[in-house]
Amino acid sequence: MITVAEADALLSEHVRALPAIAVPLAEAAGRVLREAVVADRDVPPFDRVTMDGVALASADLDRRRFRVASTQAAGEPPHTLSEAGDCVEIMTGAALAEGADTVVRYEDLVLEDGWASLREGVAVTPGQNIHGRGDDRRAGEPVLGPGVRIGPGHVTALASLGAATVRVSAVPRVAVVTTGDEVVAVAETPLPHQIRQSNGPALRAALALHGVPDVALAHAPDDEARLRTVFEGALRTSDMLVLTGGVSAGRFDLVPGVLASLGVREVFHKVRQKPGKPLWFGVAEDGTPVFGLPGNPVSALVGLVRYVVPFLDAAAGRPAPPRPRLRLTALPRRKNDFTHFVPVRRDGLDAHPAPSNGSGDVLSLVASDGIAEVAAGVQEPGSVPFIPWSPL
Ligand SMILES: Nc1nc2c(c(=O)[nH]1)N[C@H]1C(S)=C(S)[C@@H](COP(=O)(O)OP(=O)(O)OC[C@H]3O[C@@H](n4cnc5c(N)ncnc54)[C@H](O)[C@@H]3O)O[C@H]1N2
Ligand code: MOO
Repeated sequence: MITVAEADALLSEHVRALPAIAVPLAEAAGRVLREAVVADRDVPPFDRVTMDGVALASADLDRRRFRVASTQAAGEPPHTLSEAGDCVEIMTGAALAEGADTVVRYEDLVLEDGWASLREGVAVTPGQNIHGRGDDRRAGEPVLGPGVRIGPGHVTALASLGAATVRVSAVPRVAVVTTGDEVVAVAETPLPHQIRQSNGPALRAALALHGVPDVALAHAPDDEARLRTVFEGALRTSDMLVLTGGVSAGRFDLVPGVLASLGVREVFHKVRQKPGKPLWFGVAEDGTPVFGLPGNPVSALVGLVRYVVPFLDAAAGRPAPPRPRLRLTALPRRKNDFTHFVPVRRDGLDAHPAPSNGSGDVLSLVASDGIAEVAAGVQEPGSVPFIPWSPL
């Protein structure tokens, strides 16, 4: 049985970069950027007025009363101060009037009969209330690099720089196939000895939150022929397969054998970890990766966030995000030579183990925000990496 670190290393050998494609900016959120983006012009592109008020020349500040020569809205070409002692009434977002070098906001003025007077005690400094041209970036300077997962803040920058289309990683076609005779669809009424499907919906939800919105879901009973048909179809139409169940020692744990019969080569089976020891990984003849996650719902979700998500990130060209370290407040009972993934409730910098009756306790997950990774041999509670169920 291999260690968690060995599993990580084997997985990284089988990552294939996803193609980069161009998408409209409106479809870019949540995707991984694959290009460097530079400022197409100075940002801001002009000396931008930041307060509604009047623009004037600080050289004229020996006086406190200015003639309002014109009114300039945002979006107009800059007006010009032609006479000493003039000011331009000007709005936030306007390009500073020519000849002006400072802006006094309305609150510091009395505006009357075409004149603006500074209120008693108001001091004006040159350059105030102006966001200078190029203060944020000069034309040609870098703004974003490849590997960023695009969020609303990145869209603000991309839109400002005129990136109507952006190069991003293609989203892989992922098929999730759950297995098991005892499992019925969520909307069905289970017989007393049956359970409802939860791995399919849970893995689809986790993948959607991690940048793969349209996962194909299928289910197959523990029957070689049926498993084979469903796996074969999924392999034909997907870039990655995530299977659950049927990978441990039971008489009806048929998944590894069926995959082998389809030419999917086993890379590893079983990792020194709890939960999720029976984790299986292999690659099809065309290189398609196949994860066989254990069927227990906690093990399946742990396997997804701990192994499948980083694998997808690497394929998309996104560096592994740093894992925050939290203080695990108690250490559950464990096998010492195994890595333990402990579902925890995050509370500031603390992680409290969620009460659980094991990896089949489907309802325990509601009391956790993610998992703490406790390395083999750890003796005391303390600082451990935290992996959230949903991206932070
Ligand atoms: N003799 C041994 N038995 C088991 C071992 C072992 O090493 N030796 N490993 C145990 C561990 S650890 C786990 S985890 C499970 C994993 O088994 P499988 O991957 O073969 O999964 P199944 O047996 O098919 O199912 C396990 C459990 O999960 C439920 N399940 C399965 N699919 C779903 C689904 N889609 N939605 C909800 N729940 C699901 C299933 O009903 C079982 O209760 O094996 C141990 N046994
Ligand atoms: O993965 Mo198994 O959950 O250790 O029971």
